[in-house]
Amino acid sequence: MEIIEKAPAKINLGLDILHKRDDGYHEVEMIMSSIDLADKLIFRDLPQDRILIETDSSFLPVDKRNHIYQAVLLLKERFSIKRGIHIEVRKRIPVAAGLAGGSSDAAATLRALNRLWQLGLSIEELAELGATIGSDVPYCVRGNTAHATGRGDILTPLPDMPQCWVVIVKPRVSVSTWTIFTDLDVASLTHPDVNAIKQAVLSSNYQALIDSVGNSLESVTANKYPIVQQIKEKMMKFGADAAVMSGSGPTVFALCDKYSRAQRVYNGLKGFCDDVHIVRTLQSNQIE
Ligand SMILES: C[C@](O)(CO)[C@H](O)COP(=O)(O)OP(=O)(O)OC[C@H]1O[C@@H](n2ccc(N)nc2=O)[C@H](O)[C@@H]1O
Ligand SMILES: Nc1ncnc2c1ncn2[C@@H]1O[C@H](COP(=O)(O)OP(=O)(O)OP(=O)(O)O)[C@@H](O)[C@H]1O
Repeated sequence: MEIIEKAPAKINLGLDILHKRDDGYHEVEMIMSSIDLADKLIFRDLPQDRILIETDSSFLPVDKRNHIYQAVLLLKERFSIKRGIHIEVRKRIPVAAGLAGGSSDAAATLRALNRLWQLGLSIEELAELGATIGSDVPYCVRGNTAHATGRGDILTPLPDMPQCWVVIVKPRVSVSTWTIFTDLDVASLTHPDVNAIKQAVLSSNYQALIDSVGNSLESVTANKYPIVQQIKEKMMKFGADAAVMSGSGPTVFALCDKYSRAQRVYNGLKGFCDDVHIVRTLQSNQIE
């Protein structure tokens, strides 16, 4: 038996940091959306009781450091499953980029094994299990456009964001989310108007969305890695409607309603960075 599951990347249309909590995490308010840039995971039964991950990416660990491995182990232990699994990972989402690649792979694994092993878990139960792997996993279990609070794990689904083109640029630096949060001086952060972003999505108002997108962590990561600001400036110069960092970075995404503009941004940035993609927003009826 073989199951194929797609794991789409996310962008943060809005990311606000409210305060540091007693458990060490930060209280956040975010609007996230899935984009049409996805890893492909292929699950096959193994005769032996073991977890075997194979990938075409040289950046990924294939042992228990991999979020996919952690998701498999979680289900095996929780439901006393003595079956083996082979997972082939075709990695397309840049790693350590702020695009939730690892979290989306973990979420795809939970969804796929729920089917393959006939566990009968609801989306809410999968999300709750996923929260033990990472703060972004509950969102990734569901995907689409959502409002997130708590440490990112309390979710309210939203309608699809207005359809547009998204140009993704990942500079060569890798950013550790933990490092960005550890050094954070919350009092010095700027705050996007997340409610305005939410209203723009609810009313499907592209211009209002462009006017309100923003990320509290952008200046923090850009201070450590000036290339983030340089990418933003170039994107705007080449005609992006908006350019914002995703997650804790370093990826910056540009939103463009016209393909010709997106192509201009893509061409302008391609010479500056290697890892540049032009993709569409993902509509909920496109997610498998
Ligand atoms: C910044 C975002 O990418 C926005 O989507 C996410 O909130 C990060 O989610 P993630 O990568 O799944 O994060 P986790 O693996 O749960 O946490 C990594 C580290 O980031 C910090 N962290 C993360 C999320 C959060 N709300 N507050 C935090 O302080 C914690 O120090 C934690 O040790
Ligand atoms: N399946 C996986 N895909 C990508 N990274 C993984 C995976 N499993 C473990 N990792 C590790 O997780 C770390 C973060 O990678 P990831 O691509 O998830 O970051 P990210 O895009 O910043 O995620 P987030 O936006 O959720 O913080 C890397 O150090 C990577 O080695």
